Amino acid sequence: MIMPITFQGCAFGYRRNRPVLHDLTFTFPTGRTVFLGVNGAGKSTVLSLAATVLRPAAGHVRHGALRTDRRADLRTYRRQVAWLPQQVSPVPGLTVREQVAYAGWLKGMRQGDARRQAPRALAQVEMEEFADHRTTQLSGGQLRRVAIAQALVHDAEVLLLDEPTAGLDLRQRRVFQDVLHQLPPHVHAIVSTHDVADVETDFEQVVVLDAGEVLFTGPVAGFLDHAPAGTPAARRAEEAFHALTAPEPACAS
Ligand SMILES: Nc1ncnc2c1ncn2[C@@H]1O[C@H](COP(=O)(O)OP(=O)(O)OP(=O)(O)O)[C@@H](O)[C@H]1O
Repeated sequence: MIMPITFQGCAFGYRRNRPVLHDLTFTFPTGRTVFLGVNGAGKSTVLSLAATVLRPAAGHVRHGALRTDRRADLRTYRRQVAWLPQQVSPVPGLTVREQVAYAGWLKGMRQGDARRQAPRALAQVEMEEFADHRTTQLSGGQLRRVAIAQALVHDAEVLLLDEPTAGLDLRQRRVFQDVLHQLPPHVHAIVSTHDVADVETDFEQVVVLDAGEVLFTGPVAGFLDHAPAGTPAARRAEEAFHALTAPEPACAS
C-alpha cells in the first residue's frame, strides 16, 4: 500500500512575524505529482519540511504512521523519504561514485550496500562514465544528475525533487522523464518545477501552492480544466496555472 505524505497543522517562518506557512493541513496525492507555484509560493519550504531539513514551529509531517516530530520515527522516516535540494553542492575530495554512496550511507544504508547501489543509481541518470571524476569538476547540469542519483540510491518510497530539471539540457530532461516513468509502483515522486510543458505526459497529479496555501490538488485533467475554453492544447497547462494563480482584480471603489 502506498503511503502519502501528510502535513498536519504545519506552521513555519524563516523570520519572526513573517510566516511562510500558517496552518497547513494537506495530503499530497500519491503517484507522480507535479508541484507548482510562483516564485516564493513556499514550494521549497514545503519540500524541506517534508525532508526534515527544516522543522515546523507547529504541527508535523507524516509518512504513513511515521511522524517527523517523533524522535523514534525519524531514522526510518528519513530512509523512506529522499530529497533533492534546489541547491546542489559537490563534496570536496569525493568522486561521483563516492558522493552517491555517501548519500546512501547518510540515509542509513550499510556502507557496502551503498557502494554497491551507487553505480545502479548513476546508470539511471547516465552518469556511469563520470563515476571516477571528482564532483567538484562537474558542470552544474552534471552535478544535478549526481544529486538525482543521490535521491535514487537508497530506494526511498517518496522522492521529493526540488526543480530537478533546472539546468539540464534537452537530452538529460528526457533521461529524467524516463527515470520518473520507470519508478516502481510503490514509489511516488513530488516534483517542484516552473516548467509546465510536460505536465500532461509526465505526471498524474498536480498540486498548486500560493502564499503557503494549496490552491489546487487533483488529477492532471482537473487541473487542465481551469484553462479558458478554446485554449490550444499546447498552452492548456500554462493557462490553467495562470487562471489558478492570477491575483483577483482589485474592486473599483
Ligand atoms: N533561507 C531563507 N531565509 C529567509 N527567507 C526565506 C529563506 N528561504 C525562503 N525564504 C522566503 O520564504 C518564502 C518561500 O520561499 P520558497 O523558497 O519556499 O518558495 P518557492 O515556491 O520554492 O520559490 P521558487 O520557485 O522561487 O524556488 C519566500 O518569501 C522566500 O523569500
